[in-house]
Amino acid sequence: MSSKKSPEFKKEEKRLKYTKDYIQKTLEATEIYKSQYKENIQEAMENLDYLDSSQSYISVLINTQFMETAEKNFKQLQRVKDKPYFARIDFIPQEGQKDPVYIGKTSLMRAEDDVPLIVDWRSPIANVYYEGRIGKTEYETAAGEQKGELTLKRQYTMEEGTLVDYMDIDIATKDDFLQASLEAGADDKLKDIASTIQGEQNRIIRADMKNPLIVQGAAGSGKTTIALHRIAYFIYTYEKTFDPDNFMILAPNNIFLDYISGVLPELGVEEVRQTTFIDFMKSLIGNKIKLIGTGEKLKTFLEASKGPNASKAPNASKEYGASNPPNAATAIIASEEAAQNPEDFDLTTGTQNLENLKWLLKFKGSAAYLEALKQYIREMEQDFLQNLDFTLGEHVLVRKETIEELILKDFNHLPLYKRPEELKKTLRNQLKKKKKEVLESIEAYYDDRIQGIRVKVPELEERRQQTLPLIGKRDAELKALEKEAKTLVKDYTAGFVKEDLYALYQDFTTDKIIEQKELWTEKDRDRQQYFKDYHQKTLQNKQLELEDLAPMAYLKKALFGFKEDITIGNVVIDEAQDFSLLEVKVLKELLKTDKFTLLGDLSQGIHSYRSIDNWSELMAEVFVDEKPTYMELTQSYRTTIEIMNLANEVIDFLDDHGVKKAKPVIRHGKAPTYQYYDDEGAMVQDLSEEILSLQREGRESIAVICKDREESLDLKRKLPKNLKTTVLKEDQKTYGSGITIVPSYLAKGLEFDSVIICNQNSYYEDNPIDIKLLYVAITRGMHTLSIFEGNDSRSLLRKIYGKSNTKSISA
Ligand SMILES: Nc1ncnc2c1ncn2[C@@H]1O[C@H](COP(=O)(O)OP(=O)(O)OP(=O)(O)O)[C@@H](O)[C@H]1O
Repeated sequence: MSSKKSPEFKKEEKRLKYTKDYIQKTLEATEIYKSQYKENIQEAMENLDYLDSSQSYISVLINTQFMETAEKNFKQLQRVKDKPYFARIDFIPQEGQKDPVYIGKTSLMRAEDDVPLIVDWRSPIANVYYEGRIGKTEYETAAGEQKGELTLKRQYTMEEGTLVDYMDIDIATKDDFLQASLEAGADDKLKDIASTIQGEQNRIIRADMKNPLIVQGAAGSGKTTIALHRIAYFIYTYEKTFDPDNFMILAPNNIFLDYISGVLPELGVEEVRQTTFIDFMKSLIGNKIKLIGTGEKLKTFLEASKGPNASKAPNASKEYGASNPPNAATAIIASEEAAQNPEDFDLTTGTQNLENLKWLLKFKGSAAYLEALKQYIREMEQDFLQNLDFTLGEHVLVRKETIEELILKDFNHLPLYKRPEELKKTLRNQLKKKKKEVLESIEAYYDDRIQGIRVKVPELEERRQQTLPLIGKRDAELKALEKEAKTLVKDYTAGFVKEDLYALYQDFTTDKIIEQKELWTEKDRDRQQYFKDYHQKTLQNKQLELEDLAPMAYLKKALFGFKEDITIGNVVIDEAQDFSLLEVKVLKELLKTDKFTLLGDLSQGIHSYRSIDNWSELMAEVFVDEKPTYMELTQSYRTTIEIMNLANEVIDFLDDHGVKKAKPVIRHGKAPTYQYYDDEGAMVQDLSEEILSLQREGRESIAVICKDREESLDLKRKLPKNLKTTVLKEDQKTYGSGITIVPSYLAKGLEFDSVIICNQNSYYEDNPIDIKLLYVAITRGMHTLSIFEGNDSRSLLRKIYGKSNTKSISA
């Protein structure tokens, strides 16, 4: 803590005042410029009709550009005017003198002498703030390495434009700024962390864009946050080469998009495209597609993973009359019944079917599946050919081999169904060139014969008798050819038959892939049949599943092409562990870019039955030639040590999956509490009281995480109405603060002040999916965690907490 009376504090106050005044002056000046540009544009528009229009047009363009820049600067300065900078470094270059560098969220140059008053956190010298320690250090610039000495690193606390405090950091100082920032409550939106970015995070934000970057980061390690900062960094650093709309963030769902929506404007980059994988694929394939069962698979596996007593467990949905989803026990019965009644056969239940389903989903996400699709497309290209010469009458104008070469090789860069259009041009040219020759040759042929008759037949009438039919034949033939020529190209190219996209994909999945011998072994007979039956069922009525989206988009591109060119050159994927290899590969091939930043956590891979379960496979199969950079984040910033310890105990139940455990930042809090109940009513009563007590403590965002949606809805019904709870839905676009009941699989990525885990009838058991779901649930809370559950020995938490029915685990 600095003394407010010290001369240094006064100096800092003076500096802050000076900067703020300068910002104010700049804002005022910008307002004037803005209205000037506006007037210029108006004037030029008025003149557009009668003065030299090109000059007016140029004036409109230039002034619009000026206007946009002024607008952008204005917005940025407005945003920072109460906190123009958050840190200062004093760096003495080897050759040169010490100049304090004030680091903020934007830069500001004093116009009179070009002295930087604020330096942007993304600038090269700001790297010293994030990485450098007091003493000798260096940083990279476009001109090379700058060596020097860092003599001061200072952080400021400001409130409403007033300097409250500053703190100098030396090697030994713990990061109080970070602590303070982590103590703050969870908003319903993610915040920027420019002032407290840590070294390991900084290296990811600034990692080279040339190679794909894969980040394995523990829960709460800042993956989402630094993904957004990385984009802001690139847009700033490569301002001239990259437009913000060249970037695309792929997030898991719309709730998540809403959650991150606040950060980019805060960082001064608004125009970045943010979407979900599903929406992006829909936009490519055509929005009319019917997507079925996105959450169903996880539910199927969750149900199937329930322990042997599952069917005996009290079931809330029974009590409330909701339909009771099948568990493993009922699934087996279902498959036995299905054997007698094949009509009702459900391809997602039954032990054997579940094994097959797991295999099928993994296969549909594999590079092998994409190869099979490519093979199908190659076969289609062959079938597309007509095997016919392009002829006028009997005259070959273009040989079929040449047409084949054109379609398969020369026009290979075009979607298959667009190639006939291109071929038309060649055929038209050839027709134009050769029609005359053909007609002349016919004329010559008949002329020869007529001439021969003239020579051979002396008698006039006889000669006329013989030549007239020939002339008639010649004229008729010429006329017929002229007529044929008129539609020749159109008729030929009409022979290239275009099929319906869905019909083709159905043909591929239910037929042609089965015929690809190299894919299957003798042992795969059952799987072949399963694959075929599965798709006959799922693809009915033009329906698709999540796993079909990327293959469909690929097929669409290969055959029809997309409506618009895609200009995205840089892709950032959050929660990348939920993607399949095929999906990343398809994105890479469709977007024709290898500039990918993939961030994920294998410990949270709740969809690993279909998705990436190790990063090395991704690197070896998708980024074969691109030398991807792999980085890890193990420090977790979100939760307290006590909560993270419990999460780590849970993840220990997984067989080693090659991921380092999260290390919490030193921040203590209350130990998580655990209690189990025989009486459901008493549990709900205690849970309501816990919510009220958290509210009294001032916890603004509280999540009650239930394992699935049924339990969430059931709990909402049981909780008192005055608590005003909402149940989070997958297709929800926004989510606010308050009490949110969250099905565990939707909790990924989100964070709350306090989390209550409630298991009435569905428990997290000792199997990989449940372990990961529980890990996700535990790691959502920043400050407190309380667990309420029924009395069931299958519960993994029961195993951890032992027999006593109330306990808290401390650090
Ligand atoms: N350097 C930092 N300074 C301050 N807060 C940070 C820092 N890094 C991360 N945080 C905070 O930690 C929390 C977790 O960050 P974030 O959600 O980005 O992590 P994540 O790795 O994506 O988490 P998960 O995988 O569990 O969803 C956020 O509240 C974020 O603001």
